[in-house]
Amino acid sequence: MTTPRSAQTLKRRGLLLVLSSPSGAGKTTLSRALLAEDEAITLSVSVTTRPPRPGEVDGRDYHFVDPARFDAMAKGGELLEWALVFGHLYGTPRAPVMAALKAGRDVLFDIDWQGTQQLRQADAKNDLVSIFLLPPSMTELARRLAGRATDSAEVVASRMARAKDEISHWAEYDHVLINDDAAVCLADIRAILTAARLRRRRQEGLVDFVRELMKDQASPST
Ligand SMILES: Nc1nc2c(ncn2[C@@H]2O[C@H](COP(=O)(O)OP(=O)(O)O)[C@@H](O)[C@H]2O)c(=O)[nH]1
Ligand SMILES: Nc1ncnc2c1ncn2[C@@H]1O[C@H](COP(=O)(O)OP(=O)(O)O)[C@@H](O)[C@H]1O
Repeated sequence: MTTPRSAQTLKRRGLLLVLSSPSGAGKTTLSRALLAEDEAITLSVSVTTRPPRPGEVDGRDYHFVDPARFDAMAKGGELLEWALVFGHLYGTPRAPVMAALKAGRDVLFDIDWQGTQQLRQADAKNDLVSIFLLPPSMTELARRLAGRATDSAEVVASRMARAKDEISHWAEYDHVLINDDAAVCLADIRAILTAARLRRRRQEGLVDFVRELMKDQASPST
């Protein structure tokens, strides 16, 4: 059986999909679900000076580095953006992102509002699609942070204290979703991604397709 032709199967430029939210609203959960079902998108694995949480794997969840290494990467221009969040440094390694985009793949970023602002200034700004996730309520956010059970009560409290600051940046994003039911939210993210992929200016393969279409002599089979 052959795959039916659709604009989705044509050659196109990769895009940058950013997910931001207050800590605990569900970025990691939704990112993992999206990555598991969509082979055309790659996660940008950040470097951080934060210690690993139980269950986190170096190179999969983050590249865990010490402050000296982080500093060297930032000074050496190896980071596309970086920021200080909750007292730790976080940054996006430049090379893997550039390689993925060049190969026509999309890249998913789980980064905060400071990093998103920096990406808006970068060369790839025209290929940036940003989504902000809101929790259904602050009570539910606190419940999710506590329920994750990977952080101390002190860390949970400091993340709750920062939540309203992060939320205050919601209007800077292209799309804003409420992550109440994760399945509904994931479907919305997929819809945004599909629409962004189908934008005409991203469809490099369309020019050739339309040229061939115009040359085609219709031969109706009766
Ligand atoms: N600017 C920037 N922020 C990042 C990066 N990686 C992670 N973050 C953000 O740092 C914050 C803390 O992340 P993390 O420690 O994993 O906690 P979590 O959001 O509670 O899971 C979140 O808002 C992340 O989106 C990065 O490379 N750059
Ligand atoms: N829609 C949802 N409904 C209920 N619990 C959720 C939902 N989305 C995420 N969670 C749970 O909330 C906690 C925090 O989610 P996580 O994805 O780690 O958030 P973030 O990466 O934004 O800090 C996790 O225990 C996760 O299983």
